[in-house]
Amino acid sequence: MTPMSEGHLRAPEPDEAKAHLRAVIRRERLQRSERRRHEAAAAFRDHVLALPAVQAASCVSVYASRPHEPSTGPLIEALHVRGVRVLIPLLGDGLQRGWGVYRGVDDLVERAPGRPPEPSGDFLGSVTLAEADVIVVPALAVDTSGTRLGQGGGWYDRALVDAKPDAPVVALTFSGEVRDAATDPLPREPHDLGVDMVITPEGAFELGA
Ligand SMILES: Nc1nc2c(c(=O)[nH]1)N(C=O)[C@@H](CNc1ccc(C(=O)N[C@@H](CCC(=O)O)C(=O)O)cc1)CN2
Ligand SMILES: Nc1ncnc2c1ncn2[C@@H]1O[C@H](COP(=O)(O)OP(=O)(O)OP(=O)(O)O)[C@@H](O)[C@H]1O
Repeated sequence: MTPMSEGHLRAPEPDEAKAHLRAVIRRERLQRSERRRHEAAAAFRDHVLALPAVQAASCVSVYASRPHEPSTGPLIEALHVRGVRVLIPLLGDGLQRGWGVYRGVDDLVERAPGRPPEPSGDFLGSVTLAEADVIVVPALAVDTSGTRLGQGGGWYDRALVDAKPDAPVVALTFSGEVRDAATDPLPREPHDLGVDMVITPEGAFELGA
């Protein structure tokens, strides 16, 4: 056997490394109790609402969380009560990217098992994201350089192309999911778009250079 042969010792490709990390983090997320997820949801709400960019915003895009993701229900409702227009991802045929306007908690419905909840109103096209002053995205992990690990569909990497250039992109993660880019960088591929900030239950942290 030579070291250069069939390479079972080679470094994993970024997509393989991502798949492994996703499996580990999803498993960890399943351990978190309902009570802790509930407490985290209130903290996410409070930290996001305190951001100056959010205080000045008239339109904010927020994902509608699935059960083990950082919970956005209280945040979405609080923005709505403030009179902020909230844009929520809508998946069209073939996971086509679009947006719906939040109209109240009863209007957010899971259309199929495992799918994120969606509002019932009109399907607004992908360019609608340009109306958002702040964009809150899901992440399984981020690193301090702003690299984001998502669910692996590439949905947000494609959607964010339509964002207003100066709209901050804010990821929500649990506390142990922020990594030091100097010692523990996330795998990054050329299409990966960075995020500007991460909110954990502990607070808000600026990312990037
Ligand atoms: N809450 C939330 N919304 C989001 C994202 C996300 O990560 N979280 N996305 C981030 O990119 C985009 C789309 N994400 C999707 C997530 C799952 C499926 C999906 O097809 N799920 C499977 C069930 C999987 C399961 O059981 O866990 C299915 O419907 O068959 C599609 C899109 C936009 N909206
Ligand atoms: N802008 C893009 N154009 C073409 N393909 C892309 C683009 N962004 C991502 N993809 C493809 O989508 C797949 C998943 O990408 P990636 O692993 O970066 O997803 P993710 O950012 O973790 O997921 P998500 O944004 O859905 O949470 C990859 O196969 C990638 O090649």
